[in-house]
Amino acid sequence: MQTHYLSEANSILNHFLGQIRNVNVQHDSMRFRRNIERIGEVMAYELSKNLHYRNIEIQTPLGIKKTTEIEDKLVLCSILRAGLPLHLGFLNYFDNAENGFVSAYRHHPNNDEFFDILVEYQAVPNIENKTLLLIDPMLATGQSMVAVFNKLMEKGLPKEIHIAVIIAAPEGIAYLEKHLPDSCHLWVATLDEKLNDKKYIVPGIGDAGDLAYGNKL
Ligand SMILES: O=P(O)(O)OC[C@H]1O[C@H](OP(=O)(O)OP(=O)(O)O)[C@H](O)[C@@H]1O
Ligand SMILES: O=c1cc[nH]c(=O)[nH]1
Ligand SMILES: [Mg+2]
Repeated sequence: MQTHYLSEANSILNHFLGQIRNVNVQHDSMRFRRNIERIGEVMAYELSKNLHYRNIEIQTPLGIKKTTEIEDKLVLCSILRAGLPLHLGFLNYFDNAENGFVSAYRHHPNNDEFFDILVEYQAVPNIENKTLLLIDPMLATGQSMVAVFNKLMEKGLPKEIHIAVIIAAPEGIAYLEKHLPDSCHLWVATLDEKLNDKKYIVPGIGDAGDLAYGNKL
């Protein structure tokens, strides 16, 4: 797996990341969602440098300009719920992409700390031979990402796979390295320190889904 870290150089990306972490700012859920969306836009731009392009000619009012356009058939696929605002950011830039949505959640069968991942809802287009972007803001244990990846692979084999996350824990990256093909690209806006005993990312942001959409039962 080739991992790309996006916040090592100074850029406006770090402002958005700072705001989604900051306890004095992140409780404003409209700003939180918009910041996640803005991060998605920055990530889409960075990821676009790694796509394939074909030469084209554009007719302007005064002449013809040779340029390039994206050749890949993109499918954006997000993991519900927290993937939604990040998906929107990617879609703002990759506006011709097809779109898929898959649910995944931590299921605690014995009401203790043990959980498995349940993948239930899926609305996904044909991904065969296309460029799949699998989108989720948080990569904690990596189990949700791998569970969704395995479900998607039952539907077809993409030509290329890019996984885009905002905050990753080292444990999640190691899990993906173990369970996903070497050919996958992983795009990480920022790498954090570790997981806590509830498998939340530290320092992280807390629960991304709840911050975006409110507490659930
Ligand atoms: O790497 P993992 O340990 O699997 O954790 C990461 C998952 O946790 C979050 O979703 P969550 O389960 O909180 O669902 P939500 O988006 O509905 O809040 C996040 O958006 C990932 O999908
Ligand atoms: O830190 C974490 C881990 C899983 N899900 C989240 O939303 N945050
Ligand atoms: Mg959540």
